[in-house]
Amino acid sequence: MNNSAPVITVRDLRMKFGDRYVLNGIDLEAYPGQIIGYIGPNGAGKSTTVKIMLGLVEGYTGEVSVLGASPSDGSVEYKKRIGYVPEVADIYDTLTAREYLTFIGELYGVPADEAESKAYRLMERFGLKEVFDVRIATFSKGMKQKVLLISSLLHNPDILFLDEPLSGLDANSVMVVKEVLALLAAQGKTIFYSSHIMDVVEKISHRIILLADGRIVADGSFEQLKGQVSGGSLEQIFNQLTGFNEHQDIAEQFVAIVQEV
Ligand SMILES: Nc1ncnc2c1ncn2[C@@H]1O[C@H](COP(=O)(O)OP(=O)(O)OP(=O)(O)O)[C@@H](O)[C@H]1O
Repeated sequence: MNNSAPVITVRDLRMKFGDRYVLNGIDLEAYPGQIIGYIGPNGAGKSTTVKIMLGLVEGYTGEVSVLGASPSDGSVEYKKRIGYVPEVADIYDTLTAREYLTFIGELYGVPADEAESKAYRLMERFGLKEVFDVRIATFSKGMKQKVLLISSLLHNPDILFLDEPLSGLDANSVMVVKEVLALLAAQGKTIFYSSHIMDVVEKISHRIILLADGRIVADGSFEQLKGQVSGGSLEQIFNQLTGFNEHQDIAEQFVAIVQEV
């Protein structure tokens, strides 16, 4: 399937919170240059898997290897080669963009002056150079999202984990970011792209992994997934593979309740 060695290997990954298993045996390998659309219903276990690979969630069983390191060993070096954009970020918004990005760059081992210069130039490309010295607290949602994207890339990581990375971005910025991801993948970076926006996932992913109830229920290119079911779009494939065909009923019940007063 791919000539290079995998950058991520996951074997029989299981995780339980309390008595409940949220991951029921995940197996996957990810290779350089792949954009992997990592999708699934709310609560399927996407964030949990990613957080395990990032070393942020412990207590799993099975084998996880990221860039040759095992998160459960307490390895930290491999983390310098990873970028992460969480869905909800605790961004230090009392800081200015300059302060925040320089700080994050340094955390990843980039010298302060390099991080600052790079951050400024990246902010400039996103149309944000005028607010480099403005506190992030005053930024719009899309502006904050751009800062997060920049912060995940300052150290030129080999693997990127992105959770709804286009959230809040305007149509022009979306085009830029999609192109940036394609170029990074073409350079051999591996991108794990979690999103609920199916048409974007369908277009940008080389490979799509669909998780449901803590299990992988599909793994392949969009064309391969289309061959498995009778759906034309990724949204339809998602609905079929997760056994969901009640949207009309649910919507009608929902509106009926709204109309009760
Ligand atoms: N720290 C935790 N303690 C207890 N349960 C948790 C914890 N983190 C996640 N869970 C549970 O694990 C399940 C999977 O959650 P996870 O956040 O991985 O889902 P997800 O696929 O990322 O969902 P979404 O699409 O809504 O972001 C959910 O049922 C969630 O309630």
